[in-house]
Amino acid sequence: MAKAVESDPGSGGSDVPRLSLDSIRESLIRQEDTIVFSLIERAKFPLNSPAFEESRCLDSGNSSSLTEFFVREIEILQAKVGRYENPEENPFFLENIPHSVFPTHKYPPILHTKAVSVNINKRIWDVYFKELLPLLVKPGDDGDYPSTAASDLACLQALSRRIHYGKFVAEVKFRDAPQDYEPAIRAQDKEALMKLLTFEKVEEMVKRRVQKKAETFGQEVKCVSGDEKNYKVDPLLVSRIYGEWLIPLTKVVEVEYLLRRLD
Ligand SMILES: C=C(O[C@@H]1C=C(C(=O)O)C=C[C@H]1O)C(=O)O
Repeated sequence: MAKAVESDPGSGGSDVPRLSLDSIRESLIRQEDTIVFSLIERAKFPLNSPAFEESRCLDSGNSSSLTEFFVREIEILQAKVGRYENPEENPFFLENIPHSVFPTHKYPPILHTKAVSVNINKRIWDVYFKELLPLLVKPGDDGDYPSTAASDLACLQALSRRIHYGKFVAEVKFRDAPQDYEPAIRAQDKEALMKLLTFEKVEEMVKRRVQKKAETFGQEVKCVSGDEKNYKVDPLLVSRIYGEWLIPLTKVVEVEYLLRRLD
């Protein structure tokens, strides 16, 4: 995956992180592949709503869902191998993140210390199950809830990583033009910040590119050539997912991060 942080050649090759909007955007482009493939994989299963609808946990008696229980348990395990030491990763449920039980990579301190407080995963969870999933998969229930939960987690983590990458985008935009952003940050003016950070031409290019990726990665391959092309996931839906949810939520993260940037 393209690294957002490149070592600055001017620093004699030492590992001084140089953040650039181009490298950040390169990483977002590479994340499109992961997102498109995770959506294609999830579309293998029907909705399987009993997996994520509230039910009673037989162990604890608490009301939860199979998928929520699965995600909570996986996040604890992933925290213990250092997943959340990476500033690109944000947990859905972990309040007190366990320390890694192994030595972990030391990530360069790029983001403002308040970046950890920007976490919109509750909103991502709701959007995913209530709005996105019913559009992506066929209705029905095949009972394969464990595989469905694993596939939903892959989608949720890919979407969350992409949306919270907005912290890195916001940081590099601030560093490139602090004089433009500081007045709006001091005024806590969300509208002004949203206007400053929006690049509509880039957004249009993103939507077109992910549609093409869904056409390419998701096409039904036939041995006998014919005119009709079928896709595992509707490419127009993938473009809509970016346009209606992923891009707007990424910008929400950018604004929330910038509001805290001068704290
Ligand atoms: C991510 C960026 O910020 C905004 C969000 C974008 C997106 O989510 O794809 C694209 C352009 C900007 O409006 C960026 O400038 O690259």
